[in-house]
Amino acid sequence: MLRITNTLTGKKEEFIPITPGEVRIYVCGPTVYNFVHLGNSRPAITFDAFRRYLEYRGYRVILAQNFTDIDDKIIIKANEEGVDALEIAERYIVQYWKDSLALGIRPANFHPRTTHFVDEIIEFIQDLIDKGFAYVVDGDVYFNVSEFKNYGELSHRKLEDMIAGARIEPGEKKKSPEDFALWKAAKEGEPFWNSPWGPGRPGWHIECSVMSTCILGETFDIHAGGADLIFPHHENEKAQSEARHGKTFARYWMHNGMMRLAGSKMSKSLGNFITIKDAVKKYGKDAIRLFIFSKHYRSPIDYSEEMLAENLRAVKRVNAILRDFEKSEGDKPLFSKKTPFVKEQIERFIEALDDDFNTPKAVALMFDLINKMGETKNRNRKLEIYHLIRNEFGPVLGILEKDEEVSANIDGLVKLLIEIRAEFKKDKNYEKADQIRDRLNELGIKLMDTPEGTKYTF
Ligand SMILES: Nc1ncnc2c1ncn2[C@@H]1O[C@H](COP(=O)(O)OP(=O)(O)OP(=O)(O)O)[C@@H](O)[C@H]1O
Ligand SMILES: [Zn+2]
Repeated sequence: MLRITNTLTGKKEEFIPITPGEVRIYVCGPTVYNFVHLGNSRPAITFDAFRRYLEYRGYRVILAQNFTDIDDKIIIKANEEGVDALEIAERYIVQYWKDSLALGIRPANFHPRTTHFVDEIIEFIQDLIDKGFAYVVDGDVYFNVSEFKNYGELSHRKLEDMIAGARIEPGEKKKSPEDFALWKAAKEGEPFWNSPWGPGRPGWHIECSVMSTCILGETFDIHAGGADLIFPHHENEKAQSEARHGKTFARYWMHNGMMRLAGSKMSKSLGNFITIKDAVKKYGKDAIRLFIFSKHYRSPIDYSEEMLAENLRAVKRVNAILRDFEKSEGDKPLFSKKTPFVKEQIERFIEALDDDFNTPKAVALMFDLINKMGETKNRNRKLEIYHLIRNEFGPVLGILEKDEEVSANIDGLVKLLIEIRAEFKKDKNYEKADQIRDRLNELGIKLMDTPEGTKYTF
């Protein structure tokens, strides 16, 4: 029985989908005004693996993740560079795809963009106005929080406390400090769309309510994202959607804890971030994924170069064991899921992940098995473990998968470059020989000249 912690109730609950066998999930995606960072990769990797796990458990998963492609931060960046806001968004969406591919994140079924849903957003806001939940002031539209009785239910806050803590920013024309913008009238030089309230653009929260309900329905199974989004973003999404449709918006809310760097949330706006590009170059996707899975998704995780380096060493060690086995035994199809040993391991894996997606426990099981594989002399047991890691558990977490063809090609190419380098050295062209060594080194492939010839590691 799959159980997940639902932020709405604060409890670990049995997961029961609306439609048997099918799970509809919405994950808040990035605001595209800069490179995505390792902190952003936490929800991406976590919910990618969670989706794979649901599929492993037999569900058909429908996953939507948005791109916020219009926002104050995008407009500021565009003005700094003197380019169109959409050009900024486009640039970082392309970068997002490169990074996700490098991290082994499967594309969602839907990747909606805010600017493609402006008509639907206007329609949604108009309906909120008609139903008495929103009001217009000089071309801005605000959600009237006091009209929605369950406001604060998700973030477990009281409206009185929120009113005391909130303030009206200069330029905002809302009636009450806790109200929030659904539509912002365009200021001089800002991109805008025409609307019944004049030229303007959507506020921050409305887009997710619109895209999620348009794609997944007025009520769907799981809404996910980082815990930093619980308030105000998710609280507001929930209020808008439930006010409009008069029914539950998302049944389960899952939130990942923050990745911290030097004690603070890793964040684009604070500037304390490591880009995915740099991290992948240094540690590779499996070490990063393992690092993320090493902590329960709800707990905070501290960025640690030592931990990433340790995970990289572990990945290399495990891959070496698996590759050695492939070479010596071949990938023989003698695997049966019905043997008591294999059945027991699968049960343990499911037990760990069924328990609020406990990846540290699942990963520990995988490493236990690898150690057993090294210790045992039993060929059949080795084969069973080999298959459990490579073909059963690895693909669920998106790690340690077999990429034989690619690595065989890389082996061949590195050997070819070593031969060419040896010829340069023979001709005393040390400059070119060093160039080959240095370029390979930059790619993470280290050459070592030994009395037995040149060896390499990567
Ligand atoms: N440090 C972090 N750890 C874990 N998840 C994060 C972290 N920072 C952002 N996220 C998550 O990444 C996703 C994309 O968020 P977003 O684009 O707003 O990034 P951000 O870096 O927080 O931006 P900003 O710096 O402007 O707040 C969201 O689900 C968000 O909760
Ligand atoms: Zn959102």
